[in-house]
Amino acid sequence: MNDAATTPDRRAASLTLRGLDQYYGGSHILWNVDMTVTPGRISCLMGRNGMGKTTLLKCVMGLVHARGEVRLDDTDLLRLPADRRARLGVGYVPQGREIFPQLTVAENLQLGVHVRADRSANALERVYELFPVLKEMRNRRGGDLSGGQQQQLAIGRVLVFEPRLLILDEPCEGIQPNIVAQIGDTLERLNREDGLTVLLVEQKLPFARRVADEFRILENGRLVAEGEIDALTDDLVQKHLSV
Ligand SMILES: Nc1ncnc2c1ncn2[C@@H]1O[C@H](COP(=O)(O)OP(=O)(O)OP(=O)(O)O)[C@@H](O)[C@H]1O
Repeated sequence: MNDAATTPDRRAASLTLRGLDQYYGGSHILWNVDMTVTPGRISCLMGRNGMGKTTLLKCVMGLVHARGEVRLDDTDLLRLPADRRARLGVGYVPQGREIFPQLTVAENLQLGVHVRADRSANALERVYELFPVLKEMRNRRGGDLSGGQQQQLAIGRVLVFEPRLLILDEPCEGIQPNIVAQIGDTLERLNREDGLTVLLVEQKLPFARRVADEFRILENGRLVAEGEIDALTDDLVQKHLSV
Protein backbone atom coordinates (compact mmCIF):
# COMPACT_ATOMS: atom_id res chain seq x y z
CA MET A 1 0.00 0.00 0.00
CA ASN A 2 1.44 3.41 -0.90
CA ASP A 3 1.73 6.51 1.28
CA ALA A 4 -1.16 8.25 -0.44
CA ALA A 5 -3.53 5.47 0.50
CA THR A 6 -2.60 5.64 4.17
CA THR A 7 -2.78 9.43 4.57
CA PRO A 8 -5.99 10.04 6.56
CA ASP A 9 -7.47 12.82 4.45
CA ARG A 10 -6.93 10.75 1.28
CA ARG A 11 -9.68 8.37 2.31
CA ALA A 12 -12.47 7.88 -0.17
CA ALA A 13 -15.61 9.93 0.22
CA SER A 14 -19.24 8.92 -0.19
CA LEU A 15 -21.66 10.94 -2.28
CA THR A 16 -25.35 11.02 -1.40
CA LEU A 17 -28.15 12.72 -3.33
CA ARG A 18 -31.63 12.96 -1.79
CA GLY A 19 -34.66 14.41 -3.50
CA LEU A 20 -32.55 16.32 -5.99
CA ASP A 21 -34.55 18.63 -8.27
CA GLN A 22 -33.13 20.99 -10.84
CA TYR A 23 -34.72 23.54 -13.18
CA TYR A 24 -33.36 25.55 -16.08
CA GLY A 25 -35.78 28.49 -15.93
CA GLY A 26 -39.23 26.93 -16.21
CA SER A 27 -37.94 23.54 -17.42
CA HIS A 28 -37.90 20.85 -14.76
CA ILE A 29 -34.78 18.79 -15.65
CA LEU A 30 -33.97 16.53 -12.65
CA TRP A 31 -36.84 14.93 -10.74
CA ASN A 32 -36.41 13.81 -7.15
CA VAL A 33 -33.14 11.94 -7.74
CA ASP A 34 -31.93 9.71 -4.89
CA MET A 35 -28.60 7.91 -5.09
CA THR A 36 -25.61 6.98 -2.96
CA VAL A 37 -22.14 6.23 -4.23
CA THR A 38 -20.38 4.40 -1.42
CA PRO A 39 -16.70 5.06 -0.69
CA GLY A 40 -14.25 3.39 -3.01
CA ARG A 41 -16.74 2.40 -5.69
CA ILE A 42 -16.81 3.33 -9.37
CA SER A 43 -20.34 4.31 -10.35
CA CYS A 44 -21.39 4.89 -13.93
CA LEU A 45 -24.23 7.27 -14.75
CA MET A 46 -25.80 6.42 -18.08
CA GLY A 47 -28.66 7.56 -20.28
CA ARG A 48 -29.41 8.78 -23.76
CA ASN A 49 -28.53 12.32 -24.86
CA GLY A 50 -30.30 15.14 -23.07
CA MET A 51 -31.53 13.02 -20.13
CA GLY A 52 -29.81 15.15 -17.47
CA LYS A 53 -26.47 13.43 -16.79
CA THR A 54 -24.26 16.50 -17.16
CA THR A 55 -26.78 18.58 -15.24
CA LEU A 56 -26.62 16.13 -12.33
CA LEU A 57 -22.81 16.44 -12.23
CA LYS A 58 -23.12 20.23 -12.34
CA CYS A 59 -25.50 20.10 -9.37
CA VAL A 60 -22.84 18.21 -7.38
CA MET A 61 -20.20 20.75 -8.38
CA GLY A 62 -22.35 23.80 -7.66
CA LEU A 63 -22.31 25.01 -11.26
CA VAL A 64 -26.12 25.12 -11.43
CA HIS A 65 -28.70 25.78 -8.74
CA ALA A 66 -30.45 22.71 -7.32
CA ARG A 67 -32.93 21.77 -4.59
CA GLY A 68 -32.71 18.79 -2.28
CA GLU A 69 -29.66 17.28 -0.66
CA VAL A 70 -26.14 16.65 -1.98
CA ARG A 71 -23.76 15.32 0.67
CA LEU A 72 -20.07 14.49 0.57
CA ASP A 73 -19.82 12.19 3.57
CA ASP A 74 -21.69 14.29 6.17
CA THR A 75 -21.14 17.68 4.55
CA ASP A 76 -24.08 19.32 2.82
CA LEU A 77 -22.56 20.56 -0.43
CA LEU A 78 -25.60 22.50 -1.65
CA ARG A 79 -24.94 25.18 0.94
CA LEU A 80 -21.36 25.67 -0.26
CA PRO A 81 -20.01 27.62 -3.24
CA ALA A 82 -18.32 25.66 -6.05
CA ASP A 83 -14.75 26.48 -4.98
CA ARG A 84 -15.40 25.15 -1.44
CA ARG A 85 -16.71 21.89 -2.88
CA ALA A 86 -13.51 21.47 -4.89
CA ARG A 87 -11.39 22.19 -1.81
CA LEU A 88 -13.32 19.59 0.17
CA GLY A 89 -12.06 17.00 -2.28
CA VAL A 90 -14.49 16.83 -5.18
CA GLY A 91 -12.52 16.72 -8.43
CA TYR A 92 -14.40 17.40 -11.68
CA VAL A 93 -13.24 16.69 -15.22
CA PRO A 94 -15.90 18.30 -17.43
CA GLN A 95 -16.73 17.32 -20.99
CA GLY A 96 -14.38 18.91 -23.50
CA ARG A 97 -10.89 18.70 -21.95
CA GLU A 98 -10.51 22.08 -20.34
CA ILE A 99 -6.78 22.69 -20.42
CA PHE A 100 -4.71 25.79 -21.15
CA PRO A 101 -3.44 25.23 -24.70
CA GLN A 102 -0.77 27.96 -24.55
CA LEU A 103 0.81 26.63 -21.35
CA THR A 104 3.12 23.63 -21.22
CA VAL A 105 1.96 20.33 -19.79
CA ALA A 106 4.01 20.99 -16.64
CA GLU A 107 2.56 24.49 -16.28
CA ASN A 108 -0.98 23.13 -16.66
CA LEU A 109 -0.30 20.69 -13.84
CA GLN A 110 1.54 23.20 -11.67
CA LEU A 111 -1.43 25.57 -11.62
CA GLY A 112 -2.93 23.09 -9.19
CA VAL A 113 0.36 22.65 -7.37
CA HIS A 114 0.49 26.32 -6.44
CA VAL A 115 -2.92 26.09 -4.85
CA ARG A 116 -1.94 22.91 -3.00
CA ALA A 117 1.61 23.87 -1.99
CA ASP A 118 1.20 21.80 1.20
CA ARG A 119 1.42 18.38 -0.45
CA SER A 120 1.79 19.02 -4.11
CA ALA A 121 5.09 17.29 -4.90
CA ASN A 122 3.77 13.79 -4.21
CA ALA A 123 0.57 14.47 -6.09
CA LEU A 124 2.47 15.70 -9.14
CA GLU A 125 4.75 12.66 -9.08
CA ARG A 126 1.69 10.44 -8.82
CA VAL A 127 0.17 12.09 -11.91
CA TYR A 128 3.40 11.54 -13.86
CA GLU A 129 3.46 7.93 -12.67
CA LEU A 130 -0.15 7.37 -13.76
CA PHE A 131 0.35 9.15 -17.09
CA PRO A 132 3.99 8.67 -18.20
CA VAL A 133 3.20 10.43 -21.48
CA LEU A 134 2.61 13.66 -19.55
CA LYS A 135 6.07 13.38 -18.02
CA GLU A 136 7.61 12.76 -21.43
CA MET A 137 5.76 15.74 -22.89
CA ARG A 138 5.98 18.04 -19.89
CA ASN A 139 7.71 20.82 -21.84
CA ARG A 140 5.31 20.72 -24.80
CA ARG A 141 2.37 23.11 -25.06
CA GLY A 142 -0.95 21.62 -24.02
CA GLY A 143 -2.43 22.63 -27.38
CA ASP A 144 0.15 20.48 -29.21
CA LEU A 145 -1.03 17.28 -27.53
CA SER A 146 -3.41 14.85 -29.23
CA GLY A 147 -7.04 14.84 -28.08
CA GLY A 148 -6.44 11.74 -25.96
CA GLN A 149 -3.32 13.21 -24.36
CA GLN A 150 -5.24 16.42 -23.60
CA GLN A 151 -7.88 14.33 -21.85
CA GLN A 152 -5.15 12.67 -19.79
CA LEU A 153 -3.82 16.15 -18.95
CA ALA A 154 -7.31 17.31 -17.98
CA ILE A 155 -7.59 14.33 -15.60
CA GLY A 156 -4.06 14.95 -14.30
CA ARG A 157 -4.87 18.59 -13.53
CA VAL A 158 -7.68 17.47 -11.27
CA LEU A 159 -5.65 14.69 -9.62
CA VAL A 160 -3.01 17.21 -8.52
CA PHE A 161 -5.66 18.40 -6.03
CA GLU A 162 -5.81 14.88 -4.56
CA PRO A 163 -9.60 14.53 -4.75
CA ARG A 164 -11.51 12.05 -2.57
CA LEU A 165 -14.31 11.87 -5.12
CA LEU A 166 -13.47 12.06 -8.83
CA ILE A 167 -16.25 13.04 -11.23
CA LEU A 168 -15.73 12.62 -14.96
CA ASP A 169 -18.10 13.59 -17.79
CA GLU A 170 -17.64 11.29 -20.79
CA PRO A 171 -13.84 11.11 -20.57
CA CYS A 172 -13.55 8.84 -23.60
CA GLU A 173 -15.65 10.82 -26.04
CA GLY A 174 -13.83 11.21 -29.37
CA ILE A 175 -10.64 9.55 -28.13
CA GLN A 176 -8.65 6.83 -29.89
CA PRO A 177 -9.09 3.30 -28.50
CA ASN A 178 -5.57 2.84 -27.11
CA ILE A 179 -5.93 5.96 -24.94
CA VAL A 180 -9.44 4.93 -23.89
CA ALA A 181 -7.85 1.71 -22.63
CA GLN A 182 -5.15 3.66 -20.79
CA ILE A 183 -7.73 5.92 -19.14
CA GLY A 184 -9.62 2.80 -18.05
CA ASP A 185 -6.40 1.36 -16.56
CA THR A 186 -5.75 4.63 -14.73
CA LEU A 187 -9.24 4.82 -13.24
CA GLU A 188 -8.89 1.24 -12.02
CA ARG A 189 -5.49 2.00 -10.46
CA LEU A 190 -6.77 5.15 -8.75
CA ASN A 191 -9.65 3.16 -7.39
CA ARG A 192 -7.69 0.07 -6.39
CA GLU A 193 -4.49 1.70 -5.13
CA ASP A 194 -5.77 5.01 -3.74
CA GLY A 195 -9.32 3.88 -2.94
CA LEU A 196 -10.73 6.84 -4.84
CA THR A 197 -14.52 7.03 -5.26
CA VAL A 198 -15.45 7.69 -8.90
CA LEU A 199 -18.66 8.96 -10.49
CA LEU A 200 -18.48 8.65 -14.24
CA VAL A 201 -20.87 9.70 -16.99
CA GLU A 202 -20.30 7.27 -19.81
CA GLN A 203 -22.24 6.28 -22.93
CA LYS A 204 -19.83 3.58 -24.13
CA LEU A 205 -21.09 0.24 -22.81
CA PRO A 206 -17.85 -1.75 -23.08
CA PHE A 207 -15.95 0.92 -21.14
CA ALA A 208 -18.68 1.16 -18.50
CA ARG A 209 -18.78 -2.62 -18.12
CA ARG A 210 -15.02 -2.75 -17.82
CA VAL A 211 -14.40 -0.07 -15.19
CA ALA A 212 -17.64 0.37 -13.22
CA ASP A 213 -18.78 -1.49 -10.12
CA GLU A 214 -22.33 -0.16 -10.37
CA PHE A 215 -24.58 1.69 -12.82
CA ARG A 216 -27.45 4.14 -12.77
CA ILE A 217 -29.64 5.18 -15.68
CA LEU A 218 -31.33 8.56 -16.06
CA GLU A 219 -34.32 8.97 -18.33
CA ASN A 220 -35.94 12.38 -18.71
CA GLY A 221 -34.28 13.45 -15.47
CA ARG A 222 -35.52 10.50 -13.42
CA LEU A 223 -33.49 7.59 -12.13
CA VAL A 224 -35.09 4.57 -13.80
CA ALA A 225 -32.61 1.75 -13.09
CA GLU A 226 -29.60 1.04 -10.89
CA GLY A 227 -27.59 -1.88 -9.64
CA GLU A 228 -24.33 -3.77 -9.82
CA ILE A 229 -22.76 -3.47 -13.26
CA ASP A 230 -23.33 -7.20 -13.89
CA ALA A 231 -27.06 -6.51 -13.62
CA LEU A 232 -26.97 -4.15 -16.62
CA THR A 233 -28.83 -6.55 -18.88
CA ASP A 234 -29.39 -6.36 -22.62
CA ASP A 235 -33.07 -5.66 -21.84
CA LEU A 236 -32.16 -2.57 -19.81
CA VAL A 237 -29.77 -1.44 -22.52
CA GLN A 238 -32.45 -1.91 -25.17
CA LYS A 239 -35.09 -0.12 -23.12
CA HIS A 240 -33.12 2.86 -21.81
CA LEU A 241 -29.87 3.27 -23.72
CA SER A 242 -30.25 2.15 -27.32
CA VAL A 243 -30.83 4.92 -29.84
N1 LIG B 1 -27.96 25.86 -19.75
C1 LIG B 1 -29.10 25.27 -20.09
N2 LIG B 1 -30.25 25.97 -20.20
C2 LIG B 1 -31.41 25.37 -20.52
N3 LIG B 1 -31.56 24.04 -20.73
C3 LIG B 1 -30.44 23.29 -20.64
C4 LIG B 1 -29.16 23.85 -20.31
N4 LIG B 1 -28.25 22.84 -20.29
C5 LIG B 1 -28.93 21.72 -20.58
N5 LIG B 1 -30.24 21.99 -20.80
C6 LIG B 1 -31.29 20.98 -21.09
O1 LIG B 1 -31.37 20.10 -19.98
C7 LIG B 1 -31.61 18.77 -20.43
C8 LIG B 1 -30.53 17.86 -19.86
O2 LIG B 1 -29.28 18.20 -20.46
P1 LIG B 1 -27.91 17.52 -20.02
O3 LIG B 1 -26.81 18.18 -20.79
O4 LIG B 1 -27.83 17.48 -18.57
O5 LIG B 1 -28.14 16.04 -20.58
P2 LIG B 1 -27.11 14.87 -20.79
O6 LIG B 1 -27.82 13.63 -20.40
O7 LIG B 1 -25.82 15.18 -20.15
O8 LIG B 1 -26.94 14.87 -22.37
P3 LIG B 1 -25.65 14.62 -23.30
O9 LIG B 1 -25.42 13.15 -23.24
O10 LIG B 1 -26.14 15.07 -24.64
O11 LIG B 1 -24.53 15.43 -22.77
C9 LIG B 1 -31.65 18.82 -21.94
O12 LIG B 1 -32.99 18.89 -22.34
C10 LIG B 1 -30.94 20.12 -22.27
O13 LIG B 1 -31.42 20.65 -23.48
